[in-house]
Amino acid sequence: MANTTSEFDTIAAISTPPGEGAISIVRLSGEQAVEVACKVFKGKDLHKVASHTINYGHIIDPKTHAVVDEVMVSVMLAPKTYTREDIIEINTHGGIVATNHVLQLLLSYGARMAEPGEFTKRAFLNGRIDLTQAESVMDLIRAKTDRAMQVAVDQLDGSLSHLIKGIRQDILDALAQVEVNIDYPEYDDVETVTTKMLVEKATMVKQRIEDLLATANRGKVLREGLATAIVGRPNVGKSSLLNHLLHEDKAIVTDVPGTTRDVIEEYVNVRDVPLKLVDTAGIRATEDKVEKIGVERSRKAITAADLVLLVLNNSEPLTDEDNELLAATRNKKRLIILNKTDLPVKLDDQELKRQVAAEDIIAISALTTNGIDKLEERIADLFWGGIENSQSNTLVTNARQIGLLNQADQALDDVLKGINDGMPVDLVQIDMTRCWDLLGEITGDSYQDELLNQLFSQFCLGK
Ligand SMILES: Nc1nc2c(c(=O)[nH]1)N(C=O)[C@@H](CNc1ccc(C(=O)N[C@@H](CCC(=O)O)C(=O)O)cc1)CN2
Ligand SMILES: Nc1nc2c(ncn2[C@@H]2O[C@H](COP(=O)(O)OP(=O)(O)OP(=O)(O)O)[C@@H](O)[C@H]2O)c(=O)[nH]1
Ligand SMILES: [Mg+2]
Repeated sequence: MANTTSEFDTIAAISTPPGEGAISIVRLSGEQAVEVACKVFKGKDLHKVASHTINYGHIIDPKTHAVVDEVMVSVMLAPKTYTREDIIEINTHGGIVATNHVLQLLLSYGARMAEPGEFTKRAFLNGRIDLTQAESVMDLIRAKTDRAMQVAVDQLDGSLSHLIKGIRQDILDALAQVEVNIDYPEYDDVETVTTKMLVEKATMVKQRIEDLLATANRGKVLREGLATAIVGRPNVGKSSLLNHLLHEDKAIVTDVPGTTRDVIEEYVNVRDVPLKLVDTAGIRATEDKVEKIGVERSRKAITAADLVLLVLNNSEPLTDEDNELLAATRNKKRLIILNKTDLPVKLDDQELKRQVAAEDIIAISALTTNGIDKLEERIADLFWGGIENSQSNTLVTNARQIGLLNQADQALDDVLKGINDGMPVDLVQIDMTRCWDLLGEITGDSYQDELLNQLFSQFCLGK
């Protein structure tokens, strides 16, 4: 097939998930949308119906005159549409054969198959949304928790763009001020006044960029899950804890120490925090070859973890292995889980409190489920603490956006270093302008076709 697609083509795609459903939607967008639909639709004249109406009728194969399906057809005329072009949506009975037949007819009568994400790409190219909003459409579709969805919805609303645009305006103001100072010097020492102003502005802008970058880590966790390793010596109740957090019996629990031989990985949402839970083999010196491999993996799990749940047995005194684990996780974000609190206490909690802050110790019983609630609450606090109260809900979650923010941050380092090194103002201006450009790439105020193709190709077909 000749590759002569153009942004002026009228495009078509099935916009509902592949497979059988109650209703499927075949969508058309472009100048010829109404024209193409009319060729296969029998009912009211779609040229004459009011915009934003839905119309009953039938899809007819013009060659055979056979009825393909009974449908409802929405007519939405530019510019108040998803793409800002004329849009026709054909709602079919959700059968696979009929829906595909409708699409094939549209393709035979003047439409071309849409590329993945092409409807949303047009919404961007036609100025209805910017790049961060387009990216949030995809995040929205892929969101796995209520909270991840909330973040995407906020971004779809333009919250991030709004922040970026504000920062860009500040940079522009500073650059304009430089020009004014140079062209109309009010002071003897224009250079000093100008660099002082630049340092102030660059420092302020840098702070705002770094505030955004600080949200990136949480964003990453929202998408990938907080890597949470459950560690502890054999038989303390790690697998029992995992099963409780999962609300199902996933890991084998026995009274034989060394039951878990391999690392078990499971995803679960704890109070809207997506955890990637890793149950590990109990750590102890061992001669058993299989167990040894498991123990090695446990050490790796600690290294890779964002959060460590270190399980101790409250009904036994602290052992050397416990102390070793306490030391090994000292620099990690961790919670100490005192398990088996239903049994008589043998663990010296004064000794423990010398090593761990009291609020990081959580007493539970994996047998009676006592304290599991408190643990879940504490995990949620650790993660959401601070942002739920913060004035802005905006999280940067997207690798492309984070990369550009980092580059913009570095450009500001160059600005500040340049001034510090006594570089001429016009050279400093170049770095400041680069920062402005990089931020513009985030919102798509400046972009390259390559980027757009790469970005939208990750979308669902029909979106
Ligand atoms: N049937 C159907 N449902 C859908 C979509 C769709 O395209 N079709 N959407 C898409 O995937 C989403 C809705 N998103 C949309 C976003 C903007 C506009 C739109 O027409 N915006 C215009 C006018 C808004 C108005 O009337 O005030 C604009 O912004 O100018 C439409 C849908 C989800 N549900
Ligand atoms: N009394 C009491 N017993 C518990 C508690 N939690 C776990 N157990 C028991 O302790 C034993 C070991 O539990 P597991 O969850 O398999 O322990 P583990 O840490 O995964 O053990 P390994 O996989 O061998 O390292 C089982 O018999 C559990 O029923 C608790 O809170 N109280
Ligand atoms: Mg186990």
